[in-house]
Amino acid sequence: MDEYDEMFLTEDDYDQQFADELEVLAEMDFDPVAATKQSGFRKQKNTSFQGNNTAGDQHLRSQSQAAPAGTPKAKRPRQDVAKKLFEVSQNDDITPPSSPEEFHPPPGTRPKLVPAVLDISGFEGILESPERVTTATQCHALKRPPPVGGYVSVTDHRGNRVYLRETDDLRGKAVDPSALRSSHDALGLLVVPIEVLREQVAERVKFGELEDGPGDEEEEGMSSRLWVDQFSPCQYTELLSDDFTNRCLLKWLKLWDQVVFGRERKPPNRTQGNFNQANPKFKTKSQITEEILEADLDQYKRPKYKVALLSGPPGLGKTTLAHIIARHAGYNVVEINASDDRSAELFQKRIDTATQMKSVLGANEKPNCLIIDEIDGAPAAAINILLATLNRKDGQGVDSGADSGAEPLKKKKKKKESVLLRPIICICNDLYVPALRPLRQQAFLLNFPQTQPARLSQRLAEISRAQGMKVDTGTLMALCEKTDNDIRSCINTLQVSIGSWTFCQNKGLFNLWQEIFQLPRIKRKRVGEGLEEGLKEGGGAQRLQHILHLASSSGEYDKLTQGLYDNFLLMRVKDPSLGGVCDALDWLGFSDRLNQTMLQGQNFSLMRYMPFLPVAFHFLFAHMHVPRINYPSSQYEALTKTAASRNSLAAMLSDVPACIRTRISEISLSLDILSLLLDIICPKLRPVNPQLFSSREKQQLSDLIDTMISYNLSYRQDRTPEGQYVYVLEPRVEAVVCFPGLPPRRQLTYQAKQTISREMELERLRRAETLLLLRNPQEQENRPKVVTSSVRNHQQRLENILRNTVVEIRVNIYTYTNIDVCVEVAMGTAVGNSEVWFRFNEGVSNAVRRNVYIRELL
Ligand SMILES: Nc1ncnc2c1ncn2[C@@H]1O[C@H](COP(=O)(O)OP(=O)(O)OP(=O)(O)O)[C@@H](O)[C@H]1O
Repeated sequence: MDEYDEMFLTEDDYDQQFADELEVLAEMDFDPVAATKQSGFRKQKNTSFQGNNTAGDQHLRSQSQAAPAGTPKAKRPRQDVAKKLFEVSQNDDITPPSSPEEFHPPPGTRPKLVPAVLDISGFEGILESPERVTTATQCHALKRPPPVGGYVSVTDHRGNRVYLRETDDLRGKAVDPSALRSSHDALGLLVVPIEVLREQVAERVKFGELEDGPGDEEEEGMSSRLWVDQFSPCQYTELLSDDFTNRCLLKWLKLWDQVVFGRERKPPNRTQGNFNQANPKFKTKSQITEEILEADLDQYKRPKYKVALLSGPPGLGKTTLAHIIARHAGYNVVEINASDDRSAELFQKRIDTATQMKSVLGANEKPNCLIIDEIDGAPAAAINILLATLNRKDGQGVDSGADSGAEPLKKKKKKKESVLLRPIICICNDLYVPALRPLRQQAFLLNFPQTQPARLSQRLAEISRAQGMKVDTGTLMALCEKTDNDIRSCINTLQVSIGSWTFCQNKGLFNLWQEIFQLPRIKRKRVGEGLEEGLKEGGGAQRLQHILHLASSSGEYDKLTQGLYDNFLLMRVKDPSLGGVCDALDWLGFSDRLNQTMLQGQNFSLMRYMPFLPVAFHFLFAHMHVPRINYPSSQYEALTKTAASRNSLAAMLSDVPACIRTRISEISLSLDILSLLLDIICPKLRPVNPQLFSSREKQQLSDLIDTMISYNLSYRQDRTPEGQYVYVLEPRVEAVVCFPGLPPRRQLTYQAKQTISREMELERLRRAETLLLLRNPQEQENRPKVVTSSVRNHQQRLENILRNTVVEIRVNIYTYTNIDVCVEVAMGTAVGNSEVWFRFNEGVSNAVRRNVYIRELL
C-alpha cells in the first residue's frame, strides 16, 4: 500500500508497485491505451470523474472480491455522497488541462477548481467513501513534484506531503481566498463542509469519544516537547513543594471564599493557637503564619493580607504551585509577568482587567486569581500601583447594584476604582529587593523552602522510567545536589543527558573510542603460533583496515576526534620520552589543518584522509586493558570560555578613548597588557577614609581612577547567592588572564573597592560636566562659580562647609547677643585663629581615625 492507499484504506498491489511510475507517466501524458493493466483507468481519466470513479471501483472490486474487471458492484451506503460530488465534478472538471484551449475558459464561466488548495486533511474524515478519495488523489495529488510546470506542495497534519500541479489560470495571479472557498464549496470536494467536520470532532471530544489516547500528532508533539512541560504537575498531589507551604497558600486562598464565592467561612479553630497566648513572646514562624490565617476578615470580608508573596530560589515550582492551588480553589488563573510589563499604565490596566473581570471562556465562568510572576523585577512605580490597588477603600464597586441613581458619570469613574475583591499571588526570587519593601509589609509572606532531595529524586526516577531510562538513585541524588534541588535544572539535565546518551548509543561512538584505544583479543591458538604471526593477523594490516572501516562508517569525525583528544592522555603510555604523545599531537595538528583546508576550499575530496587519525591513535595508544573513556566536553567548554573572554574584551575596548584604542588590540590586550593592568589597579591603599589620605596617597588614588576610567574598568556591587555583597570588576576581564593552577591574584578589600567605585562615579560626573561646559561655553558664563581653579574638589567642599559654618555662627551670634548667652563667642577663636572648634564627645568610634598630636591642640 502506498501512503495514500494507507491513508484511505484501499489496497492495490499494482498501485503499490508502480505508483511512482504511473504518476510520472501521467505527468508526461503517456498514452495509457498502450499500457496493460491500467489502460482502462487511464483511458477514462480524461472523460469525467464518474468514469474515474467507475474505474477505481472496478479496480477495488478486483482486489476485494476477486471479481472480473467491469463487474458492477453494489453501492456503498455513502456513495450517494460521492455521487453528488461527481455530479458536480462533471461540471467543474478538476483534472489538469490536457489541451492549451482548456487554459482559457470562456468569459463568464465559473473559475475552475484550483487543485493547489485541495484540502487533503479533510479526506480522513470520510472513512466510508475511500474509493472516491483514492481516485481523486490519484489524479491530482502527486507523490513527487511534476516534471513540468509549477506546483504547490501540501502537507497534511500527519506530515504526508503531496504535490499539486498549478493550473495556468491561476499561476501568477493573486488568489482571492473567498473565491477559492466558494469554488470548494461549489464542488463539494469535502462532501461534508469543513465546518461541519470540525463540529463533529468537537462533539466527539465533548462526549469523550476521542479521549482514548493521544493521536499521532500529539504523540509526535509529546516526544519533541521539553520534559519540564511534559511532566509539569497537574494536580495538588503531584506537587513537590513541602506540604506546609502548599497548605498555607491554599488556606490563604480559601480566606477569599466568602467575598468571591459567597461561601460562609467556618469559624476558626482557636483552641490550637492558645498555647501562643501563654507565651506570646516566643512564636515560631509557622505559628505566626497560622495566626495570620486564623485572623478575622476585614469589613469587605477579605483576608487581612490581600496579597500572598511567594519567595524562593528559581526552579522550585513556585509558579506551578500558585497555578495549581488557584485552580484547585476554583479560580481561573490570570498570570502576568511583572518584568515584562514595565510600563506603569499597562501594569495598572492588567491588574484591573484581571481583578475586575470574569473569565468568560469555558462552560464554567470562574472568578480570576491574579498571579504576578517575577515581581522582584518590577519597577518601584509598578509596586506602588499594586499597593494602591490593595489599599483602595472605595466601597462603590463592591456591589454593582449599589451604583444606581444620579450622576452616572461620576459613579462610572468610581466603579473603576473599586475595592479589590480578588486574590493576588505575587512570586519573586529575591524578597529583599528594595522596591519590594512596602509590599513586604502588606503581604502574606510565604518562603519557599528547598525541595526535599529524596522527593525530587523520586520524581526524577519516575520521569526517567516513563522515558524508558533507568537511572540509579545515587546519580539522581547527585544531580539534585548539583542543581540545589532546582526541579527545572534537574529535569532539563536529565533530558539533555538522555539525548547525548541516546546519541552515543545510536552512533556507537563509545564503542568506537574503545576499539581505538584497546587491542583486539588474540585467540590463544594464534598466540601459541607465534607473536609475529598473531600480530600479523590480529594486528597490523587487519587492525588498520578494521579501524579505518569503523571510523569511515561513523562519519562523525569531529566528535570522534574530540573524543580522541580528550582521552589520549589518560591512556597508559610506556614510552618514557613521550614520543607517542608528540606524534599524536602532530597527527591532531595535521587533522586540524586538513579539516581547515577542506572547509575553506570546499574541497571535500580530502575527507577521505580524515579516518586515518583514529588509525594512528590506535597504533600509538591501543592497550590490552579496557580503557575508561570520558565523553568529550573540553572543546565545548573551551569554546564557551573563549566566547566569554572575547565578549569581555570587546566590552572593555568598546568604551576605551580613541587615543588609547588606537594602540591596543584584543590580542595585545589579552597577551601583554591585561595581567599587568590588573596588578596596576590593585595598589596598596590604607583602609581609611580617603579624606585622611596623605597627598601621595591621594595622588595614587587619583591615578588609579584615571587608569580605570581610561581602560573602561569599574567596580559594580553584586550579591553572591549566599547573600554576601561584593564588588566585582566590570567588564569581567579577570577571567581572561586567570589561569587554572596559578595562585589567585591579590584583591583589594571591599572597603577599598567601595571607595574607588564612589570616587570614580564622582570623577565621571566631573568629567561629564567639564565636557558639557567645554561644548557649551555660554553656560559657563552664566555660572559664576564654575570650578576653574586647580583647587581640588574636597578642598572646595571643605571651604564651602567652613563658609557656611561662619554664616551660621554669625546668625547665632546675632541671636545669642539678644539673649546675652553665647558660649562659643565667649570662648573666642580657636587655636591658630580658626573658627572651627573640636568638641570632645565621650565614647569611641572607629569610623574616622587620625593621628592628632597634643601640640596641634595647644
Ligand atoms: N512536581 C513537579 N514535577 C515535575 N515538574 C515540575 C514539578 N514542579 C515544577 N515542575 C517544573 O519545573 C519547572 C519550574 O517550575 P516553576 O516555573 O513553577 O518554578 P519557579 O520556582 O516559579 O521558578 P522561577 O522562579 O524561575 O520562575 C516548570 O517547568 C515545572 O513544570
